[in-house]
Amino acid sequence: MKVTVSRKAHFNAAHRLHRKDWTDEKNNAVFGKCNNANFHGHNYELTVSVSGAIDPETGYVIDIKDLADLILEEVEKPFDHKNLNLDVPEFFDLNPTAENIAVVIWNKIRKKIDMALDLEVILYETPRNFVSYRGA
Ligand SMILES: Nc1nc2c(c(=O)[nH]1)N=C([C@H](O)[C@H](O)COP(=O)(O)OP(=O)(O)OP(=O)(O)O)CN2
Ligand SMILES: [Zn+2]
Repeated sequence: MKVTVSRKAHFNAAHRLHRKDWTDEKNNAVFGKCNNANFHGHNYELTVSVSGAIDPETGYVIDIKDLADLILEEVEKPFDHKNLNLDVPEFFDLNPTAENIAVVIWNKIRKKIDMALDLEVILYETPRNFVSYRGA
């Protein structure tokens, strides 16, 4: 029996969709207003879900306090009120699309939780645009 435990989090960050190996013309043609050289921002809403068996002693799949602390350390502290392109090393050479941000977050959290647990990340970039990732 698998049960899913979820924790929501929030971070505010600036970004620019841009490839350093493309010309300005190509970046503008592909990414449009999201390629604005002066960046733009989003209020990202994150849901991290962990699925697995309930521990018969604690009644937990995972202690939500532990999950909250993990999200704080791995996502909120390094991403909140940052410029993803300029401040966050994972995006120095990786375009900070919602897809790539979700995969980066998944990889960071995956390393810190029991491999017996399944992990899913859902990231809202805007109230209408969101992506999800559950591993390859
Ligand atoms: N597949 C993706 N497409 C787009 C991404 C992305 O991460 N993955 N990102 C963007 C831009 O970051 C852009 O800032 C998104 O904002 P916008 O197009 O303004 O989206 P809104 O929901 O605010 O606007 P609508 O009113 O819904 O058009 C673009 N594409
Ligand atoms: Zn954007």
